Amino acid sequence: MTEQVLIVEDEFIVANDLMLILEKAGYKVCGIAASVEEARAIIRENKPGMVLLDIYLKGKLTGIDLAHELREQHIPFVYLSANSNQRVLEAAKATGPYGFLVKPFRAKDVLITLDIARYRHKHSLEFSLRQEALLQEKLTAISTQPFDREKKMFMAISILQPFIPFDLLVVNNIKNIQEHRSFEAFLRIGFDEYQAIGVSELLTITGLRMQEWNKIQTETISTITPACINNTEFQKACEADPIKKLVATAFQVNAVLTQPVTTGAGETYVLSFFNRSSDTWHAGHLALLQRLQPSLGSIISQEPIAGNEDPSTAPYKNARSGTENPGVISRFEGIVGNSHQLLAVLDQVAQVAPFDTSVLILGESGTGKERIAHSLHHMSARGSKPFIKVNCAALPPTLIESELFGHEKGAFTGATDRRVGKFEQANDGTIFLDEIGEMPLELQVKLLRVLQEKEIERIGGRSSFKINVRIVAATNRHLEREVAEGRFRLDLYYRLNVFPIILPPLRERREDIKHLAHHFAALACHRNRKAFNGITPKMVAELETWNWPGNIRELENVIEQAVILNDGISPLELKRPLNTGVVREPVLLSPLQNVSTAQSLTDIRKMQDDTEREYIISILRKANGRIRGEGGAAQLLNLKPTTLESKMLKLGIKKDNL
Ligand SMILES: Nc1ncnc2c1ncn2[C@@H]1O[C@H](COP(=O)(O)OP(=O)(O)OP(=O)(O)O)[C@@H](O)[C@H]1O
Repeated sequence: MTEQVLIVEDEFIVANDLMLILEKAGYKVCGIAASVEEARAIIRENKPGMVLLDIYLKGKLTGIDLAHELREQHIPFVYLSANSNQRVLEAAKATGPYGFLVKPFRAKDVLITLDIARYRHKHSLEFSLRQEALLQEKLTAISTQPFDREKKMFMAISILQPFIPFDLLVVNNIKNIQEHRSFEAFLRIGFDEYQAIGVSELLTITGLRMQEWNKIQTETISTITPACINNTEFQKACEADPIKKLVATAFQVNAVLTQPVTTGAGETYVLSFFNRSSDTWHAGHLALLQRLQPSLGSIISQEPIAGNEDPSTAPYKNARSGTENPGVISRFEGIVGNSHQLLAVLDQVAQVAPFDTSVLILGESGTGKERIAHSLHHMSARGSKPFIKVNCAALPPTLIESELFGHEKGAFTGATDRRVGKFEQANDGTIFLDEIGEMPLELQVKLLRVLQEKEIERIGGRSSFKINVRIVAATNRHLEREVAEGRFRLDLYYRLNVFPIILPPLRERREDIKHLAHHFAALACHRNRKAFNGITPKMVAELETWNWPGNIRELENVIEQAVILNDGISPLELKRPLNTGVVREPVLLSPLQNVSTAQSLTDIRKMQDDTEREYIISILRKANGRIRGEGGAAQLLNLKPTTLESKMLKLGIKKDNL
C-alpha cells in the first residue's frame, strides 16, 4: 500500500503513535501538521490520498475549517476526536467526513476506519461520475423537447435537485437585474413539487408594497460571479444585498450558490440556489453547475417569459407541480411528509433506485427504513418483480441459512421437502435484509459470496446456480462499531455500504408530525369505521413537542389509540398522556448523502471510555502497575498521579486486576 496519509494533530505523542500504527500497516505518512496552515502546505506539496484530522489545532483555524477545503479538493478525511460536545460533533459531521476516530486510538480501529473510508471514497466517486453522465444526458434531452420554457424549467429543476439540493431557486436575467424589473423563483414544496414565485407572490409572502419592493431593488447591487456562500458568510452577504436578505427572511434560507449561465443568444442569467441548512454548498456543486452550463443555458434561453417586462405582473401566478410534467410521476406512495430532511432522503432514493447498487438504510427504529426499501424497489426496473423481506433478527440461527438459501429434500433431519429460499424467491427482484446487524457471523460469509459471485447453493445441493437479486439492507445498529468489535465482517460491510441512506429521527423533522398524524388518523378512522373530524390544535401541539423515541411507529400507535378512544363525533384529542417511560439520547445523523453512519452520543462516549480504559491499562502494565514516581504510569501519560487515579476510578480500572 503506497497511499499517502497526512496527520493533522497538534499533540505530538498522539500523532507519533498514529504514524507508527499507519507505517506498520504499510501506509506512507507524508507529514504531520499541527495547524491548518502547516497542513495546507503539506497538501499542496504532496496531495495526500487521505487526511486524519484533529478538530482542535494550533492557531485560530480548526480541523472543521480545513475539512471544508479537503472536501472541495475531493480528499477524503477522518476526524480524530476527543471532544464529545454535541454542537462541535454536529458541525464536524456536517462537513461529510469518511469516519470518526475517538482518542486514544486502538490500532485496529484506526486501520478499519481507514479501510472503510478509502473504499467509500472510491465508490462514491465512481457512482457520482456515472450519475453526472446521466444527468447531462437528461438535461440535453429536455432542452430539445418541444415544450415551453416553463415546463422545461420544471423538468430540469426536478432532475437537478438530487445533485444541487436547493429549497429555492431564483433565476435572474442580468438585463433585468440591472433594470430591476422582475423576480422569478421556484420554491420546493414537496418531492417534485415546486411553486413558481413571481413579483406578486413575493409581495404577498413578504407583505411588502410595490413601492417598498422597488426601493429594495434600487438599493441592491446583485453579484453575478459564481459563488458558494454558507454560514456567517451568508449572513454578511445578506447585509450587503437587500434582496438576498428579503429572500432569506421570507423563505428561511441560510446559504446560497450562485452561478451565471450564458445562453446561445449571448444573454446571461444568474441562478441562485438557496438552501435552508446553512452548510450545504461546496466547490463541487459549483464545478458541477459549470459543467452543466451549456445545457442549462439552452433550457433557460427559450422564449422570454410572458409579462417579464412589467414588474407588476408575476411570471407565474399559480402553484404548479413538476408532477404535471409528462414522465415525472409521484413515486413515493405511502410516504408522508415534506420536511427538507425527508425530501433529501427521497432525493437519494430516486438517485440510486435505477441502479443495481446495494443500498444500506440506517436509522433508529421506526424511522421508516422498511418503507423506504419498498419505495426503492418500486422505483427500480425491478418494481414489478418480487420484494422479499427477511428479518435477520427474528430467525433462529439454525434456520436462517435454509430460510435464505433453501434446502434440498433430506438435506438435514426434518427436511422432508425441498424448500425454495428467500434469495431464490427474490430472483429478478429485491431482497430486503432487515436488521442486518443481527446476522450471525458464519452466515455473513455466505452472504458475501452471494454478493460477490451472484450465485447461491441450497443446503444439501450439489451445485450452485446464478441469481439476479438487488440487495437492500437496513439496521439501527452502528455497523462500524460492530465491525471494530469483530461482530460484523468488514468485507461484507464494504459490499453493503456502497450507498448509505440515513433516515433522520422524527424529532429532527418536526414539521412532518402534523402531516403524518392526519395521515394515520384518516387511515385509523377508516379501519375502525369512525368518521374523521380532524385533530384538536392542542393535540397537534402536544404531538409536535414530544420527542418520539419510537419515531413514526410510536406516532402511528398514539394516533390509533386516540382514534379508538374517540367518540367518532369530536375532533381527536389525547385521552392519555404521551408515555414518558422511554427516554433516549438524540442520535447524531449526518445530512450528507455519501457519508457517515448514525452514532449516538452514548455510543461515542462509550467508545471513548473503552479506548481510554484500554490505553490506560496498557500503560499501567508497561509501568508494572506503578502509578507514581520515575517511570510510573502517571509520568508516562504525562498526567498528575491524582488525575490518573481519578480517571481510573471513573473508568473502573483496579490496579489489582491488571
Ligand atoms: N414517511 C412516512 N409516511 C407514512 N408512514 C410512514 C413513513 N415512514 C414510516 N412510516 C410508517 O411507520 C411505521 C414504521 O416504519 P418502518 O417499519 O418502515 O420503520 P423501520 O425503521 O423499518 O423500523 P424498525 O427499525 O423497527 O424495523 C410503518 O407503519 C410505516 O408504514
